[in-house]
Amino acid sequence: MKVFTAEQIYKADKVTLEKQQISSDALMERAALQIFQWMHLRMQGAPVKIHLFCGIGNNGGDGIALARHLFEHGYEIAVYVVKYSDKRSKDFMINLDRLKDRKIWPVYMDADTDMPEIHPNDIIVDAIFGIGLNRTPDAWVAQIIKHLNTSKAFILSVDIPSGLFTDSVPEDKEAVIKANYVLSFQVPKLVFFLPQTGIYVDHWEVLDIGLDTDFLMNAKTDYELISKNEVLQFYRPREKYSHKGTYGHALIIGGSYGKIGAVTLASSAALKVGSGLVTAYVPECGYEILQTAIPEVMVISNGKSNIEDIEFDLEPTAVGIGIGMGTTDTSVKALENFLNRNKLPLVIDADALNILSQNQELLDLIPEKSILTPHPKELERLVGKWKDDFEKLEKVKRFSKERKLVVVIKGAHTITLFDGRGYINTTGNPGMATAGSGDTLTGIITGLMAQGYPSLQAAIFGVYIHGRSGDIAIEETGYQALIASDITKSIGSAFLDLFKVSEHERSDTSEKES
Ligand SMILES: NC(=O)C1=CN([C@@H]2O[C@H](COP(=O)(O)OP(=O)(O)OC[C@H]3O[C@@H](n4cnc5c(N)ncnc54)[C@H](OP(=O)(O)O)[C@@H]3O)[C@@H](O)[C@H]2O)[C@@H](O)CC1
Ligand SMILES: [K+]
Repeated sequence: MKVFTAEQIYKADKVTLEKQQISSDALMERAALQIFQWMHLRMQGAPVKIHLFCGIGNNGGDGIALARHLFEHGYEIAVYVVKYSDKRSKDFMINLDRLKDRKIWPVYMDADTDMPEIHPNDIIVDAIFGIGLNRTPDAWVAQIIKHLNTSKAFILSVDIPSGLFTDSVPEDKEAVIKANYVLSFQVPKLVFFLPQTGIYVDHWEVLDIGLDTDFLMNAKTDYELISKNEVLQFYRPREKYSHKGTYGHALIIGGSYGKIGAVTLASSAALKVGSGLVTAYVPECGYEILQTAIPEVMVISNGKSNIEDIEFDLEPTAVGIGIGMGTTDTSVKALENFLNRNKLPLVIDADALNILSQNQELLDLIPEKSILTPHPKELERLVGKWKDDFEKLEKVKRFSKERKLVVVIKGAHTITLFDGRGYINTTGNPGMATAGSGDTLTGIITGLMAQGYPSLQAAIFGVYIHGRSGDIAIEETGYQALIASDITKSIGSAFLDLFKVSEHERSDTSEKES
C-alpha cells in the first residue's frame, strides 16, 4: 500500500472531484459516512456519550457532518467548535448549517471557554486539525488537546491525530492528540510509522472514500507499506524437480569467543527460510559448538578465538557477515582482505558495520546492492547524528542512494531504503527487542538471497517474515519470554501464514461473489 504525502492527497482530492464530477462537499459527505458506518457497526446504538471536537477547516467539516449522522441515528452527542481561526472552510460552513437545521447548537470554544467535562467512559471524536496543520497550535488549543488526552475517554481521530504534522516532528510534544484509533482517509500517513510520531497512534485503519483509482495507482510515492499482499508477489515456490543445489548456499561469517551464539542463530534462520545449504565460518572456538547445535550446518574455522582471515574454496550464493565478529585489528584486517577479494553482494551486520563506520574507506569495497542491517546506534556511527526521524530518513536515503546499498533501519516499523524509496514493514512486536533477534534477521535475509531473491526483495521479505514469525511466536510465549530462537522456530508458520486467507478477506470475497 502506497504512503502519500499531504500534497499528493490534496492532488488526489482535486483529480477525483474533476473526474467524478462531484462537489467537494459530496466527497466530505462520503468521508463522514464512512466514519459513521465504522462507528455504528461497532457501537450498535449504544447509549455512550460522544463528544465531537471540530476545527474550522475540512477536518472539522468531517466532524460536523459525522455529528449529523450520529444524531440522526439516535446517538447522544455534544459538538464543540474549536475556533482557532476565522477562516472557516466552505464545506465546514455547509455542514454547520445542516447541523443547525436539525436544531443542534455546537459549543464554540476559544481561549476563554471552560473545559467541558468528559467522563472516562465517553467517546471523543477528534476532528480539530487534519493534514492542513502547518504551524504549532496556539497555547489555548494545546490546552484543549491536553485536556482530551488526560480525560481517559476513548479517542477516535479523524484522518490524523490533531496536532500531528504530516512531514515533521511536533515542537510541543503535549500539543498532539494521543489517539486510540485513527481512521485515515484512503491512505496511511508516514508519521504513523516513525518512532517520534507513531507514539500518537495506537491503532489505525484506512477508510476508502473513493478517490480516483487511476491517480492512486499511478502516483509515485517515496514510501510503501509492506503487508502480506506486497510480499506474496515476491514469494518463490519450491519446484518439484529441484534439489538442494537449486536453493543456493548461504555462508554466515562471524563469531568470536563468547559470541558463537550469534552465528548459530543466524545459520539456523538461514536454513529455516529455505537456503539449500548453509556454511558457518567461525573461529576454532566455535567449531564444536556449531556442529553440535545444528547438524544441518557445515562449518569452516579460522583463527582461535577470533577470525584471523577469511578465505574459502566453496562458492556461496550469498554471504552474511559481521555478527559477533569483534572489532579488533585482526578482525578489521580480515574484513578488509575479504572485501578486496569479494564480488558477491553481502548482508552486513553488527561488528562489520562498526568496522565500516570506523574505517569509512572500506565502504568503497562493498558491492552495489549489498544489504546493511544496522540498529540505531550502528546507523548513527555510519551516517552521523540526526535531529529527528525525518532527517534520519533523508540522511540514510542519501547514503543508500550514493552507495547503491540497501539499508534496513531496524525499529518498531523497520524501514528498508533503496534507490530513494522506503518500504515500511508492518509485522513484529516489542517482544522482539531481545538478544539475538538481529542475528536471526541477518540469517533470514542471507538465506533468502542465497536462494536467488534479489537483494531488495530479500531485505523486504526477510524483514516481513522475521516480524511475522515473532508475532506468531508471542502467541505462545508472550512478549517477555520471547527469545530469538523462538522467532526461528516460527519461521515455518510465518511462511504458511502467507497463504492463509483472513476472515476479513474471506467475507470480502463472498460478498463480491454473492
Ligand atoms: N482527499 C481527502 O483525503 C479528503 C480530506 N478531507 C479532510 O480534509 C482535511 C484537510 O482539511 P484542510 O485542508 O481544510 O485542513 P485542516 O487540517 O482542517 O486545517 C484547516 C486550516 O487551519 C489552518 N491552520 C493550520 N495550522 C493551524 C494552527 N496551528 N492554528 C490555526 N490554524 C491553523 C490552515 O489554514 P491557514 O490558516 O494556514 O490558511 C488549515 O488550512 C483532511 O485531514 C480530511 O479530514 C475530507 O473532508 C474529504 C477528502
Ligand atoms: K484530526
